[in-house]
Amino acid sequence: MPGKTGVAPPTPSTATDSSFVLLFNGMPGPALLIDSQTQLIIDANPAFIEATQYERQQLLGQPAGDFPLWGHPRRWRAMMRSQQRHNSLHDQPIELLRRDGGLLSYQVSIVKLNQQLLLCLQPRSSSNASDQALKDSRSRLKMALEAGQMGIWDWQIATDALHCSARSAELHGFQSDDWDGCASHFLQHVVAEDRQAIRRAFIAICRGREPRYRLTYRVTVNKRQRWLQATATLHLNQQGRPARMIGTLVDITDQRRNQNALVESEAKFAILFQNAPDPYCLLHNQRVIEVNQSFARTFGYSALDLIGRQPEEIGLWSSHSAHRSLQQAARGERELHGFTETFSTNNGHLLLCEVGSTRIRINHQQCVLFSFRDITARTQAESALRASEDKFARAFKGSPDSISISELKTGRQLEVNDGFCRLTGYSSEEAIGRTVDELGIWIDANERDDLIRTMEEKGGVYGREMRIRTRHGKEILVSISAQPLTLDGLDCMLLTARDISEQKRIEARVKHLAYHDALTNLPNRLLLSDRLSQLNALHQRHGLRGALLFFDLDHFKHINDSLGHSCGDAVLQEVTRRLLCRVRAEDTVARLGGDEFVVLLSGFTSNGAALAQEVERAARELLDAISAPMQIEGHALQLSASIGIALIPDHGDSAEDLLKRADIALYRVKERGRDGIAFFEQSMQVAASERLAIESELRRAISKGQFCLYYQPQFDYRSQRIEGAESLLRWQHPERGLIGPGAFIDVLEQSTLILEAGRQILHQACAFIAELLEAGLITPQFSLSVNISPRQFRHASFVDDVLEAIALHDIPTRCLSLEITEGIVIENINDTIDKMNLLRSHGVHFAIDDFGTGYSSLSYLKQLPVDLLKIDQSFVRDCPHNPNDAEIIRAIIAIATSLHLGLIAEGVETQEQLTFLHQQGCEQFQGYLFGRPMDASQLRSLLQNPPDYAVT
Ligand SMILES: Nc1nc2c(ncn2[C@@H]2O[C@@H]3COP(=O)(O)O[C@H]4[C@@H](O)[C@H](n5cnc6c(=O)[nH]c(N)nc65)O[C@@H]4COP(=O)(O)O[C@H]3[C@H]2O)c(=O)[nH]1
Repeated sequence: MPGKTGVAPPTPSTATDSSFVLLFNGMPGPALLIDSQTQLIIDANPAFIEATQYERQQLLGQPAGDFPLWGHPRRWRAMMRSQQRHNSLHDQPIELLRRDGGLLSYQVSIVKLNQQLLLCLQPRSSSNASDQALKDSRSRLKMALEAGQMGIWDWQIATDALHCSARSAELHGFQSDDWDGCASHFLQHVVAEDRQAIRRAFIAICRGREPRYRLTYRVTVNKRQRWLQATATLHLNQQGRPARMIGTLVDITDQRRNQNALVESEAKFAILFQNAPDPYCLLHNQRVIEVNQSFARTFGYSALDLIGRQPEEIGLWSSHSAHRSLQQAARGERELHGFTETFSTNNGHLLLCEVGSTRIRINHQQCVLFSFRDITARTQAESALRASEDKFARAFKGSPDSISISELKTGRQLEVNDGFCRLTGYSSEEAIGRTVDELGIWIDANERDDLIRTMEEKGGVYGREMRIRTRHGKEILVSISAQPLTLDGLDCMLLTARDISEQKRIEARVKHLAYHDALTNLPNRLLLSDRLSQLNALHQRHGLRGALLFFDLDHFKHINDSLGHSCGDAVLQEVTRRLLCRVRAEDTVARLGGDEFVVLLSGFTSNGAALAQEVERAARELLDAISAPMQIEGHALQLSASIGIALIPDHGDSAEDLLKRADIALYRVKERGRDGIAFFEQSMQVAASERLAIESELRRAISKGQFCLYYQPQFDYRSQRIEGAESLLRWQHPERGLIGPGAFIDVLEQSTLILEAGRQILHQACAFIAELLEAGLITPQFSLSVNISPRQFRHASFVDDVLEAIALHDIPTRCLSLEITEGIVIENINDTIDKMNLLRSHGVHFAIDDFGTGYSSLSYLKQLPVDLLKIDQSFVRDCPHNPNDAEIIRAIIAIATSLHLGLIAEGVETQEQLTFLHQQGCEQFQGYLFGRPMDASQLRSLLQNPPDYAVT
């Protein structure tokens, strides 16, 4: 066929092109294919084999000129040279030399096919014989062509007459058998654009540019497009002009499709391979021929490290138990699917991969494609998910709270835990599958909708309080949390509920306790403040007044200490009851702690003196109520109380101010001997401020060590010597000089400062004893007495403090004598005796100071481990002249004698006093007569050079 497409005809590098092979082998005459450069034989067709009687294998690769094939090798060479000049030769006579030496005459035509030459031989014979032979040969050719579904065509260029075989005609969409007509008509079904290409190819072949012609074009027959491939050889006339073209036609539609698909799929494969997210590795002969980028990245190799090497050499799977399977796959003996194994990367990381292998043909080579999928993270995530699901399941099952999962839309319960069953009373069988409406758990169905709305808006609901109804109709207050959940694509709600009835009750109780006193259930200081604020607002609006009464039960501590705490508590409850009975509903009775009560009276319309009178009357009524006899736990008791009063708003409006002022007034009542009332006055504030100022100065004095001890000698008449001394506290004030204890001892005692000061005093006294002993100024019989304050004595660490001071200064314990007052003893006799006994067991002596001024009860004195009584100086002062004092002294001396106690008289200033006391039986004396309180150095000198007292 004339013409040519833009596509270069495929070159049969070997005779493998299917259509060419068919034609070549089916040709009736001998044909030979040789290399145009080397003239080596590429192929010989069966007719050639038959004619020459050589085996095909004997011919292939042999030099066509030198192999004994030609009767006249010289003519062969000339013919080849001519062919090179003209590109093709036609109908040249040639003798073919058979293997057995016989000569066969042929005409040869030589056609150049790119790098090859096709030699077609036709026997030379007589014309009849040759016509018959031609006929036979044509019919054989036709059969061969038809067997190959191939058509032939013959085109007379000059006349445009075209003869086509039936197959050619059919391929071009004509029905008849053989087809005769003009070529342009025959091409009518060719796609227009390809018709142009056929024309251009024809021009090229006629101009000698293309000796052989092969082109592919499309015809549209019955709306179906087919691909046809035409081959042709140009025949020249005597003048060497193009005269005729003979060729074949074959339908290559399927082949083309496959080719396209193959090209397409190979291109696709390459793209896919390189860009695949999973690692791919291509093996041929068990060696890596390609890896993709993902493989290099995942396993940490470059492609160059891998290509040409075996996976074992790289160490990719050499250490595996699954080694055999992977090798078999690499050899292509089996394919892997979903095979899971751990692989080591270049830097030693282990990756869990899912491996697949498949046999694949690429570029006619059998390869094995390995694909890897790193499932390390996925596996970890899966196991984490499993663990978390497991945890969820366990939490769900084991939670003490109620947990349920319900379908969001319908409220149908999908899952409930034991906590749900406990809370609601429904069994899981009863609950699952039923809607919340059917169960009737929600008291208000709208609440569920509201919960869902909030959950959707905020992503969850936490700690919402609501009431639910149990199976038995009981309503419970619960705290609910809700979260959205998707189960198998279904929108659900995970609901946690906790019964908070008990918690609420406790909260209310805690709240109540925060504002109330646990023992009496009265408002505490906090609620009192609150009430006071409300009261103030009310008073201001209505121009009213009020009063804050600060109560302190007198000597309540004695009740607690002597009758026990339960009795003390009962007394406080009784006092509460009595106060509540006496006040109006709008008044407040509060307890601040201990024995301190506050009564808040409100709604007075009077002011000035009239108000004070009204308040005083109310206060006295309350005092009377308290002082009425009471029977507690079998004890008949009668209390008294002290009341400090602050008026509202005259003395302040805040709880803090009013309490402070009422407390100042209360202090005044106590100063006056308790059991009374006092209104706050500004002058009290001044005194209280002074007290505060002294307190802070004393605090400073303690920290700066401004306290020192003076010592007053104690004279023993029998030995006529100083046998002891009393230590007396002094404050070495930086500005005011030396200050005696009378100015500050009460303030120290009332604050806790006495505790620290007391410890310092004990240490100073013990240190002084040690010093005097060391200096040989005293013997272990010498006694130094130290005053102990009640608060100090009561403190839990008192005994330890004393023993610590003794141990620290390493003094004989009997050198230390502790002076306590009758007041200490009476406060809590049992505690006093215990402490005294303990210290006494270590050798510490005790003296009762100011004896005779207090209770002076023989009954308690008998129980006390006391060594010495000190006759108070108030009796000594006038004893020679005042018969009462003289009598008291005689009584004290009698008590001491009968109880075998030591006796010392203090405040002895005159010889007369001394004589009297001695006559009565007193042997020890302390007073100005023997020496005033003196500092340590003075006492040292006194002991060094004792004066001759010459007392008689
Ligand atoms: N008019 C007169 N007075 C004499 C005479 N002989 C001694 N005095 C004074 O009488 C007081 C005796 O001490 P007290 O009865 O224990 O009474 C003491 C004692 O209760 C307390 N006190 C002194 N030192 C301490 C101490 O270290 N601790 C404690 N808790 N209280 C102490 O202070 C009170 C007063 O002590 P001081 O002012 O030192 O007063 C001392 C002393 O200076 C005398 O012949 N005539």
